[in-house]
Amino acid sequence: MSEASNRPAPPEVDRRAASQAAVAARRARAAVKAAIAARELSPLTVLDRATADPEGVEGRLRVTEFLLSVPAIGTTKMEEALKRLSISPAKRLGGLGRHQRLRLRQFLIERENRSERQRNRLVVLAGPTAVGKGTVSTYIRENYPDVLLSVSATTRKPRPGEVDGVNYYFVDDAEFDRMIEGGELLEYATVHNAYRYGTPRAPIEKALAEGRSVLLEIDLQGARQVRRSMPEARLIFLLPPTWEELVRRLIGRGTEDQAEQQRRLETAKVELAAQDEFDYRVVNHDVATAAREVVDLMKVRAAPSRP
Ligand SMILES: Nc1ncnc2c1ncn2[C@@H]1O[C@H](COP(=O)(O)OP(=O)(O)OP(=O)(O)O)[C@@H](O)[C@H]1O
Ligand SMILES: Nc1nc2c(ncn2[C@@H]2O[C@H](COP(=O)(O)O)[C@@H](O)[C@H]2O)c(=O)[nH]1
Repeated sequence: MSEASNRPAPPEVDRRAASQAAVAARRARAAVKAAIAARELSPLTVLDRATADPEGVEGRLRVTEFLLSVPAIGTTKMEEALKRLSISPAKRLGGLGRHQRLRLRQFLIERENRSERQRNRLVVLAGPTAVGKGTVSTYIRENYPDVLLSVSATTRKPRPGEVDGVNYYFVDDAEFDRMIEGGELLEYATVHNAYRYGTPRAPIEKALAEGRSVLLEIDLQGARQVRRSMPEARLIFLLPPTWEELVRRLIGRGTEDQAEQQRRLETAKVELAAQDEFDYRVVNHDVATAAREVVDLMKVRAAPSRP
């Protein structure tokens, strides 16, 4: 018989206290992992805490669960990383050797630098007709100067008040064809079965190279094309508070005749059904709030408030 089984069972209160402590420790570790996943806590801070206190909450985290809580690290990446860093999956953060810890640290720093460079630079704002994409985008252009609002080319005619080069580049079909053939468009589509719209590539590439954030206000087909060609882009779907409000906004805008309104509402149903393809959804109850939510997702600074 083993020595352990000879020992008298611990009193009931001790067992209960031990099990309560285990539950509390598990909860504390889960909270740390959730904070890393929500980007509220840097993985580097967690690693530093584990080093300072190997028996503390962070030190007791298994290296596998730690890595899996880092955004964009899944099982495959985690396993590859551990192999590359020569760290056993059985290890806890507090039990890493000095060299293992330094290698893990370097790995996390490189990841952070990489995601910093790529962070939320290209953002697509899509949504059904008349939800307020144009209104919200204009608000962002006027209040958040760090964001470049892409100006699309279109074959539709200008509405009263629209300015060439500001709202759109208004071009004819031949010019639009030329832009496609010249590879000048990042994406393009025929929208509402009517006119063609496309995003000029050059200004976007220039802005991204300069480290500026870029906002594209385009339709669902265009959003899908951007997702394919630039998977790092963040896709936001703007929603109306209700379907009735969407219809009210479309009719209230008064820029389309009844047939065109009908056509746009048909497209709207298709677009609403695709909202789950997007990374985020923002409800446009109020323009300033919706704009702030969009820029929060881009992480850019606001313009200094005007006197
Ligand atoms: N939060 C809001 N509350 C009330 N009205 C709004 C709001 N946002 C936009 N609107 C109004 O709704 C109408 C449609 O807005 P807008 O033209 O910006 O829509 P859109 O999504 O760009 O449409 P489309 O895709 O057809 O170009 C406009 O009259 C605008 O003033
Ligand atoms: N795929 C693209 N869609 C675009 C682009 N620019 C605008 N749009 C979308 O077209 C509709 C209609 O716009 P409107 O100004 O005629 O009301 C709207 O949904 C826009 O988002 C583009 O470059 N590519």
